Amino acid sequence: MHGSSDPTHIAIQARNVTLSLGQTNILKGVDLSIRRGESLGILGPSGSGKSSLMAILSGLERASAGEVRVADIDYGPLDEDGLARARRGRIGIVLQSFHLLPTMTAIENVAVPLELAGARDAFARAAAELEAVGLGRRLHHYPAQLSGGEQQRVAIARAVAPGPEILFADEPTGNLDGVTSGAIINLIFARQAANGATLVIITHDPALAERCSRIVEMRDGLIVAERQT
Ligand SMILES: Nc1ncnc2c1ncn2[C@@H]1O[C@H](COP(=O)(O)OP(=O)(O)OP(=O)(O)O)[C@@H](O)[C@H]1O
Repeated sequence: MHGSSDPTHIAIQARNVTLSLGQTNILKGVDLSIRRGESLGILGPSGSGKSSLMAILSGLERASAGEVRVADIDYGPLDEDGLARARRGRIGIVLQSFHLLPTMTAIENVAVPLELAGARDAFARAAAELEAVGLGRRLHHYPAQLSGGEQQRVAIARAVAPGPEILFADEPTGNLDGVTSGAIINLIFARQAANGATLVIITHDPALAERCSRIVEMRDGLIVAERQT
């Protein structure tokens, strides 16, 4: 086999993925194959299922049915602990609501997952990551003492710090002004290039979507269109 059909070139493979909560069918049979090193933008109206798909592909939530393989791991047989182990150090996730730990400072939020992934110099690396997102002067602030955009940048630093194989980001520039957003986009893509990482980004930001190598569009629980940029 060769090219994109070679399984060793595939970072993420979803086949006929469905998600139903009660009577509601949120995802209705999504097929998606993402190559290693690819950057994929996911577009679509509010409620079309973008965040739900990302939750399943990133291992935060289990599909109701269908097949999900990510970074050579079949999510099918894994329970929640198994999914958490599969994610650790290999998959970075930036969620819309940041999910920073409120009792930890910015630097602790970035350093603790690095320590869990086995890094020895976790605090020095965390400081460098926060510096890179422009938060060198906010290392010891708690999330509640930071603006929404600053919290978002901490979440981005935390996700990219372990050098994940795959980075998932839900509206990573949603709370940032144009200048900061441009800098963060550059940082994310520079990291991708340096690590050969795969990026999956939900965005309404045209500048960010155009930076991705491929864009898929969701509507009503399905992927309805795709194009190379
Ligand atoms: N826990 C839940 N219980 C019930 N319905 C849910 C749940 N989570 C999501 N949904 C529904 O699933 C649909 C898809 O939601 P999802 O958040 O995936 O959409 P989205 O495309 O990411 O939207 P947005 O752009 O507004 O973030 C929505 O109609 C939402 O109300």
